[in-house]
Amino acid sequence: MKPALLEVMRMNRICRMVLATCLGSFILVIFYFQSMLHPVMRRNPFAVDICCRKGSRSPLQELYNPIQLELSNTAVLHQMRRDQVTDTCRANSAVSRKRRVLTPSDLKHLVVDEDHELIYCYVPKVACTNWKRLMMVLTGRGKYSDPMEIPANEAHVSANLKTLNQYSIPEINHRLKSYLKFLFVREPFERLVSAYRNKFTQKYNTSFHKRYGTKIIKRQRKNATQEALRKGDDVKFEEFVAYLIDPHTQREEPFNEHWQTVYSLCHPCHIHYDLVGKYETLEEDSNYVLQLAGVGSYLKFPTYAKSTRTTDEMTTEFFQNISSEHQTQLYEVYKLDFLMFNYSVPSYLKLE
Ligand SMILES: Nc1ncnc2c1ncn2[C@@H]1O[C@H](COP(=O)(O)OS(=O)(=O)O)[C@@H](OP(=O)(O)O)[C@H]1O
Repeated sequence: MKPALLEVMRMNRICRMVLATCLGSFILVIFYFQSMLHPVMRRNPFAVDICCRKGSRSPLQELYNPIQLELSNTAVLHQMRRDQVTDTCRANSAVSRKRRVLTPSDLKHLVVDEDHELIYCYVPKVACTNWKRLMMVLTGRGKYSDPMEIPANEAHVSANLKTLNQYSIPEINHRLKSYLKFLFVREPFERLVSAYRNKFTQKYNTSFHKRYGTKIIKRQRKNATQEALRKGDDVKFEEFVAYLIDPHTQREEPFNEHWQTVYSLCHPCHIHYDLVGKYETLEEDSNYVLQLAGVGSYLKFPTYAKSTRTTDEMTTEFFQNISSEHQTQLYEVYKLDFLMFNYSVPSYLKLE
């Protein structure tokens, strides 16, 4: 071949390579600008799926008319849990329905997810931090994909989630009728010990020490030191129990949400919960809710490896030093939660 022809072919190849490089860069630039216009989609590859329910079936339909056999077996278990709540409400109507009607301010614990038609009543000390994180993912329209990327304190900022009390009365009624309403419960005394350990035995929880610890020590401890009265940071479990059963306490103000009864926080005798999740089967029940909401294949409840969790054995130990008179009175305070959510009287209790 002539050298001139070879030179032409070489130039031709270089031109094609330059053209291909330019075209490739151009396409990249287009993708870059597109992703700038839709930053949310770029951050979260699941954005479209997590954003909005795509199937025609709502979570309520999935729960009450399951198509998959595996879901129908679980549905039977949840029907039994709902029946237990209904029967307890009926049998204890004098106490459980002390309030005839609810006002919007009673709905502050009900977190709403409009996109997936869910309402979650959060109960502190029942992994509500993780559930609030999930609700932020579900309602975030792609802002988050991994619940654990949300710091715990952010999950508790009330402005980050919408609650049912923020809607008008017709909007509240519509949502109560057509959304899947759920809550998570825990054995009441284990929940109480979890609250005590977290709020009164951790040095960093100074706001609780000041707000409640000082009051508890003042009322329950004879010969308290000036330092204990000032700091309120060494409340004993016996003193905490004495404070809870003291009739003055609830006359003065409602219990703090961390030890308030579930029936006072979520009003299960007024609001018909479709699903009662249990702490004892937390991950299984949570993932079932996510499955009903149509996001179960890519969103899971965060798993947990904390070894210091409050256990039944630990709870038994805490109750060793409580007199049977106080145990009996404390059981009366939490009795409806025990009955409603089918927790038996703990074997370590010495009731009078
Ligand atoms: N995935 C998972 N599995 C098992 N246990 C879990 C999980 N996530 C949270 N937890 C336990 O839930 C307790 C904290 O609950 P909350 O987040 O509701 O607490 S708070 O109200 O925000 O203070 C706290 O219980 P205790 O450790 O017994 O206090 C956590 O250990």
